[in-house]
Amino acid sequence: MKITDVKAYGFWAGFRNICLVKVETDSGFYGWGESGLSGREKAVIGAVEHFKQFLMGKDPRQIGALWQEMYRSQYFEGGRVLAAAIAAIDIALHDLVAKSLDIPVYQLLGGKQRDEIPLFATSIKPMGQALVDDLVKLKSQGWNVLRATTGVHGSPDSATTFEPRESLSLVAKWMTIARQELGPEVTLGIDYHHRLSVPETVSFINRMPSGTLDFIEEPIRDESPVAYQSLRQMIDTPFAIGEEFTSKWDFAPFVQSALTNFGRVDICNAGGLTESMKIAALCELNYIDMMPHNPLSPLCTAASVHFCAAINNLAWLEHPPYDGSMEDYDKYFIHRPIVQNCALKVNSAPGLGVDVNEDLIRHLPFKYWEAPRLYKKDGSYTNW
Ligand SMILES: O=C(O)[C@@H](O)[C@@H](O)[C@H](O)[C@H](O)CO
Repeated sequence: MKITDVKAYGFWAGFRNICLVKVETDSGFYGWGESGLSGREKAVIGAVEHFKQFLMGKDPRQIGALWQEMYRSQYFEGGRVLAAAIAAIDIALHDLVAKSLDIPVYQLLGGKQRDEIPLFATSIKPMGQALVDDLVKLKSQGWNVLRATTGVHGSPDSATTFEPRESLSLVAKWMTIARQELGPEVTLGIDYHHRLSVPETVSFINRMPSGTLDFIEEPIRDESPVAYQSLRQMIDTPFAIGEEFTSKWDFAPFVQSALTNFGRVDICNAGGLTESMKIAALCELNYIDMMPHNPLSPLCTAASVHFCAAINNLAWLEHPPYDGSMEDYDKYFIHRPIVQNCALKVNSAPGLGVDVNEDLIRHLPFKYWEAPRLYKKDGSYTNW
């Protein structure tokens, strides 16, 4: 079997561009993968074009060897753009090889360890009673792992003011009320989307009774394990870190010193299934459970389900953002995973179990999109 084409598509679908890669072969088998570098899809599409030059004619079954060649061939190894391009190709290779063997992708990863994947749900309501009501409603629907956000989402078209320190007492107040209303059984966390500094995070946690939060996701930016080390010495809330990491090397300092307690790997950014399986193994060393990031299309969700099925150290997968409301997704994706009873069933159809309507998506326009911008009151830039 030989690779005969590697195509990349970027198209606007509701609230972000979706970046998909299709790998075709002379045997007629093909596979689909997705990249997660939202907002910089053109860079990923360019990288896929480079990789195509040497992937043509190669045997797609040599997934591990092709991964090494993609990662190391340009001397300037790795990085966010290349890892995201490799991720999409690697997932597509798994899809096509599994289809050629008439087996589900999880079988290529060592088989499944569970039949369904537990999910966590997110409320994006702003801080206030509406957030608490929404979390209570989710609990009544059966969700027992819940995540809040700061509730300030901003818009890519206009600058939004965000004062990290001013957010602390407000967020702490409403998370405390949420915990009181939800009771002790529910797992409750917050994604602070790396908007705080180390001392701001300490103040935030200290303003809540102990036991309010089961995890805090990315309170600060994640380039510096030293900053996390200093935070760990001052607070004891478990950390969920890793959605921005692109490799096992990014994860390593956070795993080796047990600086993260949940591994938020994004398989569409961190080099695909090949690299993510290694990251999960690395996390297993220190009994860290995976909590994969899953904010993209049904392709990412399907691949994440196979990953979550095959690893032992799983906490929960992120609830897909498109569920229910995105009718267009039924046109673009055939047999997309559907959430049932707060979980996703592991699909045993060959490959990823999801197909793409290529005739339709090839005509969908790409839209330049920028992530929202947040500024402090003094006009200086702060993290979204
Ligand atoms: O946890 C999450 O899903 C978020 O952090 C993401 O939606 C994130 O904001 C986006 O992927 C950035 O493009």
